[in-house]
Amino acid sequence: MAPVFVSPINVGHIDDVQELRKSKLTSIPQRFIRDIAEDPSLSTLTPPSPSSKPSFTAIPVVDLSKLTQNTQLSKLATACQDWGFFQVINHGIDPGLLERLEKVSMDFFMMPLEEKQKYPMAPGTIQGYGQAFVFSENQKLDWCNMFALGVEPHSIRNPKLWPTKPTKFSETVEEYSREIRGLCQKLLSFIATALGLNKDTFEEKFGVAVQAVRMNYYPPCSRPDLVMGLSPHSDGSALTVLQERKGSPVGLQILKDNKWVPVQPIPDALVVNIGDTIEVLTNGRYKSVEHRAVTHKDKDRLSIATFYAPSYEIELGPIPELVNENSPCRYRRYNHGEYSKHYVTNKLQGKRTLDFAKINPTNSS
Ligand SMILES: O=C(O)CCC(=O)C(=O)O
Ligand SMILES: [Fe+2]
Repeated sequence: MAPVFVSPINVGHIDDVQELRKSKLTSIPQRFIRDIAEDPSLSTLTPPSPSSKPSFTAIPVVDLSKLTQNTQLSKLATACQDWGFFQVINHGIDPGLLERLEKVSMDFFMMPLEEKQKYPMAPGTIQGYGQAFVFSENQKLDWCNMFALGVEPHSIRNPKLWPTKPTKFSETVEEYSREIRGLCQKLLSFIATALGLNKDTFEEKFGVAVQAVRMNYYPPCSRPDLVMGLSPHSDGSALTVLQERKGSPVGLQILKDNKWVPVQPIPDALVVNIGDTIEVLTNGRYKSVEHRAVTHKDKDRLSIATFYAPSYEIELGPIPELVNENSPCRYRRYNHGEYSKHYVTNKLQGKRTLDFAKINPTNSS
């Protein structure tokens, strides 16, 4: 008899948050309620009182069409160094395509649960429909449904997870992913230039870059002060490009100077952030910044993240030109495939995942 594969991971029962929302329950299930005693930063989930001053801090805006000019390039450098996040305008991607992607993504999430469950995210994996990064039955859950797909190279695809419905879903994701790939390549060449490196530095190192897309759907939650949309984390990618559905409420927050700063999306702009890989390659000059998503009482929210990263085959470490007396080497060399495995087999836990690469993890920031 063939051996039966038993997953060593027991994640317990995971309620589907859209179904919970539909069931009009009177209280939030315990597994979604965050423990403020364990993590005091969660106290900021409580909405500010109406009399408190609104926050005017805004992440930098970079105009891709002007990046050949020095002033815009230094804006990009400041955005990467001081924020790790920026919004890119005039990116050249047709707003009609962004809108079509939003539509097929929403149509996907609005399908009956049985239809979505034809593409299940197996426990401990990160592709398909469900909740990623859950590894035990004691772990708190995020108020979010995800649908994630490996896109490039084709060898990382699981064709069984590419949905046949809604019609045009797969072809729209393909078209969108090609455009975002081009955008990431352009941004990386400008980032290299801003660092004083040859513009092809990252592309040459990356091999055939890995690209994945994840749609995050956050239904409204009657108690946004008790739950988390997406737990605090940094991205394991080199760059992440985030599209937020037009009209969605503000949900993304980034950790800046120990404060959670909300990101107010600009219509048709894309949010870009530095991932762990660029932090390592730049020897910490450009940091992957911790971020999270919060929920809204009455409004749902959709975000679509594309993760762009080196091939799993390559060895990574700080670029020698960025290591010197004033900036001693802070990260060891490692295989990127191993880091990706480490990233996807651990729960989201702020920036702790990157300790994997730090030479002195206690001396972290
Ligand atoms: O929904 C958001 O704004 C955050 C998404 C995100 O950080 C991610 O998918 O890695
Ligand atoms: Fe993220």
